[in-house]
Amino acid sequence: MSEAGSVSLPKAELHVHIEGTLEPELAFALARRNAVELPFPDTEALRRAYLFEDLQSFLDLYYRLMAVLRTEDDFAELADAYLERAAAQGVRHAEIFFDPQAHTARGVPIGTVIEGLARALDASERRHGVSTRLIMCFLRDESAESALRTLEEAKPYLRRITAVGLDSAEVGHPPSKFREVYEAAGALGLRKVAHAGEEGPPSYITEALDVLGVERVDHGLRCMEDEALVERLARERIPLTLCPLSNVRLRAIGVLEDHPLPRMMDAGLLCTVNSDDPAYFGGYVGDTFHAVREALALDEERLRELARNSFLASFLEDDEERRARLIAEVDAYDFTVELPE
Ligand SMILES: Nc1ncnc2[nH]cnc12
Ligand SMILES: [Zn+2]
Repeated sequence: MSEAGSVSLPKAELHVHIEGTLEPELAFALARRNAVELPFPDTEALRRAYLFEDLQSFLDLYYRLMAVLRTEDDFAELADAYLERAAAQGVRHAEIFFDPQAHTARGVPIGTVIEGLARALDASERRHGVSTRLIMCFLRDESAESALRTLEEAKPYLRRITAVGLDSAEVGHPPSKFREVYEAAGALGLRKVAHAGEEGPPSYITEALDVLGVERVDHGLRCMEDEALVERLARERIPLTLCPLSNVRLRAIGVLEDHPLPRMMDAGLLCTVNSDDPAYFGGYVGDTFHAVREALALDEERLRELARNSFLASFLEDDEERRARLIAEVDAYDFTVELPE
C-alpha cells in the first residue's frame, strides 16, 4: 500500500544522514528526557526555522539540534523511527550515514552512537523488511587529524560499518585533505563514498574519485558544469546519490522544475534519488520520488530506472540474491497501487 503523495516503488535509500531524520516532535521528547534546553519554544517555532540560505545555514541548526541525542536508546529510537517511515514509503534497503564527530565533540562516546544505531539496524529486516548498512562520515570542516582519530576510535566497531563518507561544509575543504584517512579506511576493508559537487566545484568530484578512490559520489550535482567529467562518470558507471529536495531547500537549484535530473539520466549517468535530511527538507524518499515525478514529468519507466539504479549502486554485494529479488520487484511493480492525491 502506498502513502498518499509518496511513490512506494521498492527502492534503496543510499543518501540519508540519520541525524537529519530527527523530527521536531522527537527532538522535543528527547530534550525533555535528557534535560537539554532547545532554543525554540515548541515544534511549530522550530519548523519555522527551516528556511535555509545555503548548506552552512542548515548545518548550524542541524548540529545544534543534535544536542538532544545522548544515550544509546536515543540513537536506537531515532534510527527505528527513520526505518519505519522509510519502509512505509517503499524503502527495502538503506545505507545510512552518521556523523560520529558531531557526537564525540559533545562528550557522547562513539560506542554509544554505534551501539544505539546498530540495535535498530539489527532489528530492521525483521521489523520493517529493510536491510541496512552503516556509513561513518568524517566532517570535512574538521581537521584531517580529527578524522584519523575518529577512525581509530571506530576500530572496535568495524564489523558494524560498511563504508566511510565525507560530509559537512564543502567549499574550502577539498577531498584531498582526507587522502590519508581514506587510505587507512581502505586498508581496513571499508568501502568509500564522499559528498562532492553539492556546493563545491566539479574538480572536487574528480578528486574524490582519483585521490580518495570513492566508488560512489554523494550529490555530484555540479558535474553538469564539466562535460568531460559527465562522460567519465557515465563511462565508468559511477553512481551519484542525488537529493533533489535538499538541492532546492539549500538553494543549489532555484525550483525543483529546474533540477537537471532528467538531463543527467539522458547523459547516461547512474542516478539515484534520495532524501538527505528528510526531517528538514520536506520529505522522505517516497515523497521525493513523487515530487520529482510531478515537477520533472518523469514517466514510470524513468522511475523504475531510478529504483533499479538504487539497488545496483548499493553495497549489496554480499547478498546478490536479495539484490536480484529487489530488482525483479521493481520490474514487476504495478503503478496503479499508487493512491491518487
Ligand atoms: N546535505 C549535506 N551536505 C553536507 N553535509 C551534510 N550533513 C548533513 N546533510 C548534509
Ligand atoms: Zn548529504
